[in-house]
Amino acid sequence: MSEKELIESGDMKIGWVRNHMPVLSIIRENFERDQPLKGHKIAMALHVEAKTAALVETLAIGGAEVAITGCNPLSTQDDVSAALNTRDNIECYAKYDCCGDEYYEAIDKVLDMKPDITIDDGADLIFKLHTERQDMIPEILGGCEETTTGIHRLKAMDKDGALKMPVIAVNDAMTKFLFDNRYGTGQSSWDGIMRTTNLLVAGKTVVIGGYGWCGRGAAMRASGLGADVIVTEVDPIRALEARMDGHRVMAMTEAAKYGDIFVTTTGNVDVLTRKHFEVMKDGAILANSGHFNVEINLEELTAMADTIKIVRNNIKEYNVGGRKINVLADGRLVNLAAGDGHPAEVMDMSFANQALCVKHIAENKLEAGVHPVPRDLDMYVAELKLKSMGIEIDELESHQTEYMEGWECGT
Ligand SMILES: NC(=O)c1ccc[n+]([C@@H]2O[C@H](COP(=O)([O-])OP(=O)(O)OC[C@H]3O[C@@H](n4cnc5c(N)ncnc54)[C@H](O)[C@@H]3O)[C@@H](O)[C@H]2O)c1
Ligand SMILES: N[C@@H](CCSC[C@H]1O[C@@H](n2cnc3c(=O)[nH]cnc32)[C@H](O)[C@@H]1O)C(=O)O
Repeated sequence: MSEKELIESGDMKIGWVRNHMPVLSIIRENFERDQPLKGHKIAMALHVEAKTAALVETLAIGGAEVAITGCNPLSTQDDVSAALNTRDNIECYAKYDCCGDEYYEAIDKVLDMKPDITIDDGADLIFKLHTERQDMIPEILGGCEETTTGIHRLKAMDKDGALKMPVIAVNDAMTKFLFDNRYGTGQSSWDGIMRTTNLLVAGKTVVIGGYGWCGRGAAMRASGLGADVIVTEVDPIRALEARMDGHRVMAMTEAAKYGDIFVTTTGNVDVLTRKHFEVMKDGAILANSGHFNVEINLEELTAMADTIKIVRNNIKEYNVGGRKINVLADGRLVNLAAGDGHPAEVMDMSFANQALCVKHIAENKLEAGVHPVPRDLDMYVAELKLKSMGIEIDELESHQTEYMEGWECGT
């Protein structure tokens, strides 16, 4: 594609999702009018695709200068990146399939703008700031973190006394994880798997690693598509929930024998390793929708394989003693590396939270540490979303509030 065609394609994708992100659109109008981010510099490392572009535009329209790169080497869409680079006050350094060095060089370029606010998905920017570019930290008002794993990393840093700046845990807003992680990952993981393999889900045995918010979404949708679902867990309560939601639950060493399709969603390392690959069926398909590319141990699978070949775009076949084990998107997030990511209506809420939290950071002095999304922002996003869907709900009458708050009127 020529540069002009790339830009046109990116613009078209951004235009489409913008029309399906009503909450972000309202925030964009307010930002354009009030200019709450005027004078601020925002460094971002997020999945560079169309919904993210809609967020970047919102921040720039609100007065900020924005520099962005990817947070995963395979999730960048180059047409969107090209379109973003045509906008005023926006620089985009993300490139699809960049190597490790290029990925971190781009993180450095984004930080070279000397931001006062950061937005991360997986904490790569903050990690870089705290390891190699500490001199910049005093100028930083705060950061936002998009995902569960990033927040785990930040909380671990905070516990060790290593986190030197405030960060808002955007993932932990109810209007984020209850929808994005569950319904977003539920739908987009299967979208990625189905479009990549062009195979049927009905009648297959699907193994979901982890029954957190992502896992329950992926399991729910696999069930709806007609699969027999097995869940693996390490948390007894979540394992019980999975069982009572109707799924079979067992250890991965057992589940590995039955699975036709595996989807890891744990945020942990080594969910699928040598001992699992050894007992898998011929033709098994492995996908990750959780954390970076470490949930499936590809080093061990590579060491076990007699041959490795690409058998379809985004599918690598590992031949292990005559059995074919197929890995999608090199074990990177299947919904983003082999798909278009979450649906726009879901990212609408996640990115509305991001935009409002950036404004909150710009307007308030926060202490170093991990902060929750203010409850009123979370509720505001829910209210706007309901309104955009044309849904009205009841309001408590005063005597109902009194009843709920009192203790004297029992049975
Ligand atoms: N693909 C996406 O677009 C997307 C969206 C949101 C979050 N994420 C990522 O997905 C991961 C999960 O997020 P979440 O919000 O569901 O987290 P969560 O904490 O709600 O759930 C993770 C679950 O995995 C379980 N677990 C941990 N180690 C395990 C193991 N070895 N075997 C089996 N189960 C194990 C935990 O007990 C927990 O129940 C994170 O890395 C997050 O960053 C991806
Ligand atoms: N950066 C890491 C961490 C996981 S990303 C998981 C996050 O991606 C976000 N996400 C999912 N789909 C999209 C999308 O289409 N656009 C932008 N972000 C998305 C989602 O909010 C979730 O919290 C990695 O690449 O492996």
